Amino acid sequence: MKILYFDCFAGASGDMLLAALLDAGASEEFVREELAKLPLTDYELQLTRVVKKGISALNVTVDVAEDKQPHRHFKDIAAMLQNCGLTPEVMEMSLGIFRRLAEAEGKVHGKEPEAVHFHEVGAVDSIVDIVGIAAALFSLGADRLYSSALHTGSGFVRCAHGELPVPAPATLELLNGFPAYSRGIETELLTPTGAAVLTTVAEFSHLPAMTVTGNGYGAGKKDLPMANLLRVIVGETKEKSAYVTEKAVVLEANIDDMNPEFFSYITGKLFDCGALDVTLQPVQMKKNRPGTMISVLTKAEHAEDLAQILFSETTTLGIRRFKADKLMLPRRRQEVETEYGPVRIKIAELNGEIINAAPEYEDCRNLAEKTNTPLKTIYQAAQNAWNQQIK
Ligand SMILES: O=C([S-])c1cc(C(=O)S)c[n+]([C@@H]2O[C@H](COP(=O)(O)O)[C@@H](O)[C@H]2O)c1
Ligand code: NI
Repeated sequence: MKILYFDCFAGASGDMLLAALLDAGASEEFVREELAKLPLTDYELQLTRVVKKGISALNVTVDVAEDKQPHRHFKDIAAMLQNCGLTPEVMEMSLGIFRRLAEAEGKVHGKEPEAVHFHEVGAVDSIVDIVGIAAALFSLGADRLYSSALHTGSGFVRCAHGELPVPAPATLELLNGFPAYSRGIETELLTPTGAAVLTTVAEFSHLPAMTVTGNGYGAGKKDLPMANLLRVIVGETKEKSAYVTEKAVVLEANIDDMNPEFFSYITGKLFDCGALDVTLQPVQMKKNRPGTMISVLTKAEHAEDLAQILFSETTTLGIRRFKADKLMLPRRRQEVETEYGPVRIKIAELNGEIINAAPEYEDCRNLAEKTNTPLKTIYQAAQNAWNQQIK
């Protein structure tokens, strides 16, 4: 299993993270190809080598032509990311990071995330950093991402709003639930973009046990009493990744006062707007009322939209929202030939061994309709064909 560890002893910013990942072996060509898909002009991504306290590191600078950039709200940036043809994994990770950033900025400024305005130059810088980081992570193909606790810095920082305390309010909002510290160095070490990336993609821990196979250093812009660097440590463990882990969000509500006929319509709408799964369970609620618990599994970037649907379409007054890890067995499909036609078999593996193989229901159903044969006969024929094949 391949591991990446972000060692953030001098904090983290978008530029430092991208530089460290490239220095650790991410493909610059792939990163530039993904960035070229964005409809952004008048910026340049520059990579230079610098030395910080005697350590050679990569320095990333996004040069933006200040006067040529339109104003961008989060909803414009989200639409841009979704519609420019990015590799799906890069798009989903970038959108998830940007959404967290917009939610944090929105909370600080008292606005809805969609309405958060990213200042012109900052918007391009953040988009390039975030999409570049997602592309670099995709190219490195690590199974698990970890980060050290985050060094924030202290004092004050000057920005568009005037002088703000460090950690900046958006950074502090992003740090909710994550380990952070300051050693009294009076400067901003952790930026909102750096915090958004790490708190979205990484688990926080000390360096996990692994065989170290590489490293990379990304430079910060300021000169500090210590080396202003972010270090990525690459490693391998013998353990094979038994399953794929994805971050997900669960939304839940208990409903006891709605016409049950509505559930089918609402479930369809939730699936159309990004639900990965919707389940309904009978529950016994307070005052001895029978009710229904609706539970929606989704990716973080769709959670707000789906919560809106639950509020507007059901009678619930509240929603429980949890972050969840979705563990999935690696799966693949293989076609078998039956006397009725071809059927795909869905195969799940654990540690390289097949532990589940089931005929694809839709294929069986189509053949049952086409050949006017009982569904159970087709299903059995597909199972027999698969058993023959693995013998
Ligand atoms: O301009 C805005 S809206 C702004 C808000 C905040 C808050 O914390 S609120 C902070 N900042 C500062 O801007 C720079 C750039 O941060 P990046 O993450 O885009 O690199 C940084 O110094 C923030 O503290 C700006
Ligand atoms: Ni602002």
